[in-house]
Amino acid sequence: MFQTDELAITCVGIRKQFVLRHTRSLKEALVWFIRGRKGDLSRKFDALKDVSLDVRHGETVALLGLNGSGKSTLLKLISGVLQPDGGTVLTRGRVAGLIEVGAGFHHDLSGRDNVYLNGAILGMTEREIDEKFASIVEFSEIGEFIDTEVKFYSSGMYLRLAFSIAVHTDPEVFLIDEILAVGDEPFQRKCIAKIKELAGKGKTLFVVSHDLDLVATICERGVLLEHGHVVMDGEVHEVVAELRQRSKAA
Ligand SMILES: Nc1ncnc2c1ncn2[C@@H]1O[C@H](COP(=O)(O)OP(=O)(O)OP(=O)(O)O)[C@@H](O)[C@H]1O
Repeated sequence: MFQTDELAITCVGIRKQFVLRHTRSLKEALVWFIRGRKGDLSRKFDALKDVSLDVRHGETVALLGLNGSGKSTLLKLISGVLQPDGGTVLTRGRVAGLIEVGAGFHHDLSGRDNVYLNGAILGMTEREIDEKFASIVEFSEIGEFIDTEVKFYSSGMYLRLAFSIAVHTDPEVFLIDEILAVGDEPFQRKCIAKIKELAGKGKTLFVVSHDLDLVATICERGVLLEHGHVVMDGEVHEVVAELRQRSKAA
């Protein structure tokens, strides 16, 4: 057992349900109406089923699994973007989530205004943002586009600015979902170097990626999800090998 204050993330028995709405044919809808609207036209589906997980401060964890296994859902629950239908999620320390590119950005505002908006959302004071502004823009390499409305940015430009703001908030816990895929190679290299630097400083990393070789170089621990269950939790190379084995069988 760990001391509670050693833990950055605690998930106990989390369950997340989504409602799947089906588009029905006119005939099906008519039958449903004639029968007095009995029965449900939607179906419920558990994306996560009783997931329990502890992550200690300073751990680097890769969340792995095939498409639809529940990785992004778990990351959204940890970041607070989604609420669980059962169980509890606790985080300790400042959390920065890079989960959906451009989420938290206001499309009609300039990059500059979004730095202030996003920085505030991530817990920075205005003064802190003033002090770090030049460094945020420099890291993002957005340069002259910083005063352009972000709706005119490419997805790579969004990522650059979002990543740069997030790392400048100096988070304790860094949640990263696949998004690095939209950056070009030089920027990806720069982000990976930054992520490794954060890991080296003892920050907690929780990373979702299908790039198994990459996560194996960044993370020490792997957690394998399958159909909303944790099916393996251990040393990252062993978990990657297990996923590769299961992928062949799928
Ligand atoms: N908002 C939603 N409404 C309905 N179903 C959803 C919603 N979000 C996710 N799901 C479903 O929950 C399941 C898990 O999705 P999730 O995005 O967490 O998987 P994932 O492991 O991240 O997949 P991928 O590797 O493809 O990104 C999928 O079947 C998905 O269709």
